Amino acid sequence: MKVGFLGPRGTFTEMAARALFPDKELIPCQTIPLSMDKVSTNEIDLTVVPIENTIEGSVNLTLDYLIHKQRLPIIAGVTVTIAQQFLMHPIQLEKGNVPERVLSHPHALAQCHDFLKETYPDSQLEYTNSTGSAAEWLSTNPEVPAACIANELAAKEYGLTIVHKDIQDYSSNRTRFLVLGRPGDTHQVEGPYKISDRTTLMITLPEDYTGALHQVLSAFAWRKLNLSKIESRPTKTGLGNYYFIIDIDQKMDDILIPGAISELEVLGCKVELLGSYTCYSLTDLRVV
Ligand SMILES: O=C(O)C(=O)C[C@]1(C(=O)O)C=C[C@@H](O)C=C1
Repeated sequence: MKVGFLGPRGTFTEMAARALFPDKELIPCQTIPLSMDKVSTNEIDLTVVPIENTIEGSVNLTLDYLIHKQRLPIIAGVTVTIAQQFLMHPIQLEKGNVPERVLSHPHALAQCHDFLKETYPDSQLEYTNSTGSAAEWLSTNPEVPAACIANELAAKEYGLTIVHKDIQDYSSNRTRFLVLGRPGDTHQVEGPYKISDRTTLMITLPEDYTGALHQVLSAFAWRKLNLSKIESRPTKTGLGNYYFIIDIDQKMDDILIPGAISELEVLGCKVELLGSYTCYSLTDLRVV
């Protein structure tokens, strides 16, 4: 079985993929959308994508591509502790150079905003496709006075030195990743520590009428279905038009969730199931 991840080697997505699939072939993909396309064209069987971060919120690229372009079923989730490191090439350190540029994934730069403002206020921030690709770039450009933000795995992989350790602005920094597969395929995913079950629904309201969202939420509330996340994303059809992505804290059952879906459909909502799956964590702390 081949499992895709946002590459190159040394990304947080690779850490998530390794935790869930320690003995499978892991395939680095250049971007998140490309990894999803490769599942649908059968080049790989599953892909692991970031979906939500405690500091930065939803990963909109993943969510929007999943909704609009590549509707792959969610088959598992995994939460990873994110510890960001400030890395430089040993040659730059020997020369005693101060980094003029700091490269990383936009989420990683945002997670270290306070640190960068206080420690390197004059450095230019540059976005890369992933933290791993920033580290890879640094390793192949040792003559450039630059630094990157990435994890310890990337420091080892690309021979870089950790200059500042654990620089994220909040120590509770975590990212939740999803495993996406192909419709109809059944893959058993087992993670290190199980933390919860989830069902993710995408709901389109019939039109913008008073109390519409309240009616949607009450279909879950009176059935005592606990919701762990509500997210709205633009339908991209006009200003003010949004989908709601709702995570219910349990797997699909025979009565309660189907009952809520039927009630919403009677109200004129369109309800689509994005997945019903188990969420894992890399640590035995109950982090969600
Ligand atoms: O760049 C990486 O290492 C990734 O795996 C991507 C990503 C993200 O999309 O948010 C994942 C976890 C961290 O929050 C930072 C970056």
